[in-house]
Amino acid sequence: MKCYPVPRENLVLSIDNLKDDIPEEYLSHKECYENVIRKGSVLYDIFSELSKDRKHKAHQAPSNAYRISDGIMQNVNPFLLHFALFVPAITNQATPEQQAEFLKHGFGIIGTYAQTELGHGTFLRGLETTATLDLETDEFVLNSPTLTSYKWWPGGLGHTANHCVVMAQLYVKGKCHGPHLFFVQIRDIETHEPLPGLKLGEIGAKMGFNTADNGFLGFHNFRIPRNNMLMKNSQVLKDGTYVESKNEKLTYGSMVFVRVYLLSDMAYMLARAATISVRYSAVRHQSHIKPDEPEVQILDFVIQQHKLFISIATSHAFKICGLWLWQTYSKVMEDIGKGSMDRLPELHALSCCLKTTSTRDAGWLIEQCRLACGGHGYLMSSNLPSLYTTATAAITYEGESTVLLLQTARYLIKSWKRAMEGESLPATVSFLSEYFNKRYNKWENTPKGIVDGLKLVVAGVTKMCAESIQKHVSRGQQYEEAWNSSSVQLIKASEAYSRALLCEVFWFEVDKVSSTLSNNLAVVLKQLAELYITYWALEKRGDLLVYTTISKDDLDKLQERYEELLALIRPNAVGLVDSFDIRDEILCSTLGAYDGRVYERMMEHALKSPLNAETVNQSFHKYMKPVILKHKI
Ligand SMILES: CCCCCCCCCC/C=C\CCCCCCCC(=O)SCCNC(=O)CCNC(=O)[C@H](O)C(C)(C)COP(=O)(O)OP(=O)(O)OC[C@H]1O[C@@H](n2cnc3c(N)ncnc32)[C@H](O)[C@@H]1OP(=O)(O)O
Ligand SMILES: Cc1cc2nc3c(=O)[nH]c(=O)nc-3n(C[C@H](O)[C@H](O)[C@H](O)COP(=O)(O)OP(=O)(O)OC[C@H]3O[C@@H](n4cnc5c(N)ncnc54)[C@H](O)[C@@H]3O)c2cc1C
Repeated sequence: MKCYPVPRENLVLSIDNLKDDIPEEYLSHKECYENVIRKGSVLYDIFSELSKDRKHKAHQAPSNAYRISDGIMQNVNPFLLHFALFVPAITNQATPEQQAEFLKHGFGIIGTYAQTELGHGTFLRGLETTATLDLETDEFVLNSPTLTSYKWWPGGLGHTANHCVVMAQLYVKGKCHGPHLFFVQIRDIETHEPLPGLKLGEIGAKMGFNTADNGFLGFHNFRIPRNNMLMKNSQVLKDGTYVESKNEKLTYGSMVFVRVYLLSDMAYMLARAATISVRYSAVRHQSHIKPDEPEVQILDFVIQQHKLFISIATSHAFKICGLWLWQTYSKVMEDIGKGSMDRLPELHALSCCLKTTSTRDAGWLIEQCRLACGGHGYLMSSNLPSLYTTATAAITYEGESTVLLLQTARYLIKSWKRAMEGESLPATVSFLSEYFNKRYNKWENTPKGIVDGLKLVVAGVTKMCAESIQKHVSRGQQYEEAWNSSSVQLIKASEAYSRALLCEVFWFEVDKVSSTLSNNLAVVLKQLAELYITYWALEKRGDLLVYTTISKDDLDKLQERYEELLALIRPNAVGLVDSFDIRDEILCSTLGAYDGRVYERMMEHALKSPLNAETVNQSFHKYMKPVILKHKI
């Protein structure tokens, strides 16, 4: 086995057979997949060696370690689900003995997480795949009773994975105990052929994520040992006794891990888009500001700064909040390990709204970065289109955004009711209890004043939702109907809550560490945090006018301060994106390369198009010429 030393960017990126002769966008769907497996296997080998001396940790803090793959596999790593969900699901939901058994082959097996079905993605209690205990043989029999019960979407399922963790309805002695997780081998380790009783394949081309190998899987009387049910939280004994979980929500734990992780993931996606668009805006000269002076860098247009600097600030906001959320996650997981699940609802609510806001913001901000680069941003060689399609997939996967915001709203309404009954609340929602005391406080045009104002908006909208639900109930609707009738406002409450959290955590974390930083760094970071908070105060001025004592004059002053901040950040803009320290081989962009040779790189890339291999394409003679000659006058 060829052993690699600990991979560092320059080592991995120096491996020759990880480079592409032909840009990925010129390969077929099948060639793309084969190419990414070729490169992914080299990386998988490196990570396997690297991980041999490390136990599979249930929860590894967000790091950029797997970022190297972003440069190697510009689209998506088909092995990602193995690391993102398959291993965490086993370490999170299996007993220690099962972990030892299922993971004994280490990286000798490649897994995915098969939960979503053709007919169900959100409503997990509606999943149709069944796992029925056969007492006589001490096995579970897995079946896909309908076409809609086929697993559909799991990454790597089509042709890459040979194992998966499957979410299926557990049936014991004719009784359904709801969704549970099962460890299932789906392909022969040696031949990679699908095992008998399975129907496996790839779901077809998508708007992006096309090397993720998302697949489908159908079971027909497929048998697995009883011990293959992940039994950390609930168990099925040999005699068919079902032992309930202390908390059925623990089954959903793997999804929380990825949702928490995605905040940091989106920070990095945005850092790449900001680096590309800001560097390009410093190179691109177009039009005049003063008629009698040369064409200017488009970065000197204030409106260009307005489009782009929010992405720099947001990347830092997501990075800082991502670490804050990760610390919360780690603490809650530690508590759960000690038997306390008190903070799980809070973690679920936080991860749902922050995952949604970070993925949605990453999507529209990356698109804004692309549009700010004009036509050249529309080239695949800019890498902005791929960043967009990769980021926006996250708005849907790991919990569709609307659905997750409603989950957070459920927590806000419960917290509001507890606040109205005088109960004490966790720090992340304690502001709900202070609404009536602070509702008419004098507005302060400071970052802290804005954060306090945004919290008043959350409380005010949550109060309005609670009243709306009560109104519908009093008119005869059931609670669930009243909830549905109020869902437009409930989404607004969650969105406001998420924004207030991001502003608060960003500002106070920066403020907390600023005394430990060099003065220059502290000044710039605070400028970015203040820009972020002021940007959103101006975006949400309507809500602030309704729920706080902010005045038109205050808003005018905020607009003035915002424009001051743009001017203050302008001299550091290129330095700020350089400090993301994303090397060219990972940025993969003709517009964003460090040396600024944009036009030369664009031409070099264009000449790699297969169409440029000859001056006259054969289609002229085959198709065009006969028509031209026929109609030639
Ligand atoms: C190469 C090396 C790499 C190494 C690094 C790896 C790092 C990872 C990087 C990550 C980045 C990218 C990779 C990702 C690639 C793509 C992955 C995509 C994977 C998937 O999409 S998996 C499928 C995801 N599916 C979902 O999320 C389904 C969404 N639906 C649900 O969660 C639920 O159905 C629901 C919407 C919550 C509804 O639940 P239910 O029907 O039960 O209804 P209720 O609303 O009544 O809820 C009941 C009750 O339960 C609480 N609850 C619900 N969910 C959770 C939870 N997850 N945790 C805790 N509690 C939960 C809810 O609050 C209710 O409680 P209450 O009654 O109010 O007390
Ligand atoms: C790129 C990508 C990768 C993926 N990878 C995986 C994977 O590896 N493993 C896996 O198991 N799954 C994976 N998925 C599937 C993903 O988790 C689901 O697509 C997601 O959970 C949404 O479910 P759905 O697609 O069935 O949409 P649905 O749940 O049908 O939702 C459709 C629409 O209905 C709305 N809706 C649904 N329920 C409600 C409600 N209660 N209230 C209000 N509105 C509602 C939603 O808001 C949404 O707009 C992936 C998906 C994508 C796009």
